[in-house]
Amino acid sequence: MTAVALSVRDFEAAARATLDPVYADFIAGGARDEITVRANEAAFGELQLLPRVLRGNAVRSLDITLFGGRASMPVLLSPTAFHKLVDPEGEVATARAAAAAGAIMVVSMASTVAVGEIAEAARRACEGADPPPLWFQLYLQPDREITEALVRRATDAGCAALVVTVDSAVLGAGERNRRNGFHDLPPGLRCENLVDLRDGENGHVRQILMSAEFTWEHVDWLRGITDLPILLKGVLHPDDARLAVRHGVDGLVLSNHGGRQLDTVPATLELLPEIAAAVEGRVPVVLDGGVRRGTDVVKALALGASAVGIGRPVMWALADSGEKGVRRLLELLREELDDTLALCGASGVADLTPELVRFPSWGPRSGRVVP
Ligand SMILES: Cc1cc2nc3c(=O)[nH]c(=O)nc-3n(C[C@H](O)[C@H](O)[C@H](O)COP(=O)(O)O)c2cc1C
Ligand SMILES: CC(C)CC(=O)C(=O)O
Repeated sequence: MTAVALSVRDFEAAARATLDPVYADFIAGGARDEITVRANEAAFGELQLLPRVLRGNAVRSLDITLFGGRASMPVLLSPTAFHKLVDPEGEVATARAAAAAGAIMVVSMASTVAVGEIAEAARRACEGADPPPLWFQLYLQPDREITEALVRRATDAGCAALVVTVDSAVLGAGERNRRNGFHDLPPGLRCENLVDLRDGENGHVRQILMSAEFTWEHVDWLRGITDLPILLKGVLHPDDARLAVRHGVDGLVLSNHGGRQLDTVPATLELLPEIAAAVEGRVPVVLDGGVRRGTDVVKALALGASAVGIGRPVMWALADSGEKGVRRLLELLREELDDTLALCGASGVADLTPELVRFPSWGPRSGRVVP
């Protein structure tokens, strides 16, 4: 670490000082013109906070409970692939830092450490105390036996929920990766969750098949083979959010994949009021995309999210200074979040309601839904 990071964004500059630019591009990049990448962050800047005062909230809590599992902050680590690309310990370092912070980590199906080993590292980091929940992210696979095997691996590892990414009928067009010729993991690194599956390849990225063949019937099938809560990640249309609830899904991750799949879709924050209205509180909604500040977290929660996820910041912090970096990142967010709650007159996440935010230019004529 070159200097002590004072904000989430500091980690990117610090990481870039030493990271292979090809990997930095892989992390930073998005699909096509990266319009959605920029929109995600910009939307938080547009929304304003309108605080309450003299509320007497000297004692504050950032705790949340999701599917019966407790976490000490409403910020979870969104699934990101290939942590060993940027740190020799990879997901083990990330999991230790998340466990120490009491934050939920979503393990990517494309992790470079097996999910069981990640779970073990998290347990050990908590020294006997209950670690925060670990969730597992899954791309449905055309071969159902492969999907089943992955669900079994996640379940055996003690994962508390499955996050099924549904925005990837094809792999997003990351032009930076194409320009850099980055298609494979370097020698020695594998997608460890895919090792020794029926199709014989041993942990090659190629094994993760993106397919446009999936339908709601596959979600029903998944519902039938597991008792774990299922969240769909990447539902953007309110009609799909309603369908998801009808198909018995337990939660949504409102995500545009950090702008890495379909470019020019709206910022997730902008969609949040419509999605929250569509699900009518029947299932929790976790938002990710562009969250960089405690104020961003408060805005998303005020508009109806139960929690938020962070993707790139975790990769930058890990690349900069490993487990220590991710710990510091989560501490910074916790401090900012607590500070923002105090300044908004709130004592906890339950106090974060739509009255706390204002849309300066998002009037009815803009077509945006104002809560
Ligand atoms: C390097 C990188 C790898 C990612 N890998 C996955 C993945 O394996 N599965 C997935 O569902 N989403 C993946 N995502 C998307 C994140 O889960 C998340 O939706 C996104 O990064 C949130 O936006 P943010 O980076 O602005 O916080 C990845 C994102 C990045 C930047
Ligand atoms: C294709 C996956 C392996 C990673 C991913 O989802 C991403 O890089 O956005």
